[in-house]
Amino acid sequence: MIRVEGLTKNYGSLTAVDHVSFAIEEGICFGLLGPNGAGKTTTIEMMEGILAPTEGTILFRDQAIGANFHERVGIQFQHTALQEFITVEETLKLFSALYIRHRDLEEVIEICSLRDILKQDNRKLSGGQRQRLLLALALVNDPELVFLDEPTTGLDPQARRNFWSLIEKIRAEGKTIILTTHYMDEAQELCDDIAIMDHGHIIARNSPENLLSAHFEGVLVRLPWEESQPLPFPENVRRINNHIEIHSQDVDKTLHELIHAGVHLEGLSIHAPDLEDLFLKLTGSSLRS
Ligand SMILES: Nc1ncnc2c1ncn2[C@@H]1O[C@H](COP(=O)(O)OP(=O)(O)OP(=O)(O)O)[C@@H](O)[C@H]1O
Repeated sequence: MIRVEGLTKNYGSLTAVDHVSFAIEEGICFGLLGPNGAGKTTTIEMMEGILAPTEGTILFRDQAIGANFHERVGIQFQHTALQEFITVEETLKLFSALYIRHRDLEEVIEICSLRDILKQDNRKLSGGQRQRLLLALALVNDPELVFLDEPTTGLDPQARRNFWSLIEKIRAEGKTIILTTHYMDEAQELCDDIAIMDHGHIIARNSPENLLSAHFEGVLVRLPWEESQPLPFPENVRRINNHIEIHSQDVDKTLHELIHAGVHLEGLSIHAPDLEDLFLKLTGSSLRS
């Protein structure tokens, strides 16, 4: 549906996005992941047509982005200033009037669970309510493609989960979604396909399941770090802050070896590798700065 080739953005001597290429299929939720400053926002702002690339091309349905592109896409920006002293309902009508294409506002209100706050002033909205309204504003023109730039940053865990179910509803309608996030659990939950960005480059690209199975076999055994602990199999052991992590293909065998070596197992946990672990493996640094 949308393809970028050699996409590059320089800010003076800084290359924020460095010859990035990928294509996104119709009907999927695509996640662009990476830590703060990786170049995610810059990449999607170029794809949204609001930031001019230094180099590279963007094709939407095999054509260069044209004048009617903004009618066909919906954008939820990371920072949007909402008009003050007007209600949620008035805001929806105001934004809807900006487009030729419309979706029935009743449907948008239903999808984004806005019914109870329609008469509320924009200044009085909670973080979760505000994000739901911003999502609704991205849907008023019934877009084919929806861009969501870090839509759950700053939300509490419950509000994040509620927001995920809204995204699921939009995807179930067949819309294509491009989502940036630095929450790996969000990507794992929502995305069919992901690209992990770091320092302006795509360092991995595939479905979350394929990426994990390509990079990991087995499980991670974690233990609290103690200076005095004797540790067998040093090649599989990595120290991360205040714990150590053992990459194990055979949990029974690993536990047996640990016990045999006299390691205290108090605080031990076993978990399946996730995208956070993948990022650590690929870059050697933790995702959250
Ligand atoms: N207008 C600008 N002028 C100069 N540098 C910029 C500008 N916008 C972004 N940058 C720099 O480009 C790099 C990429 O920024 P970008 O906002 O795209 O990253 P991000 O992955 O979206 O990060 P975040 O998760 O914090 O939003 C950063 O080093 C940032 O400081």
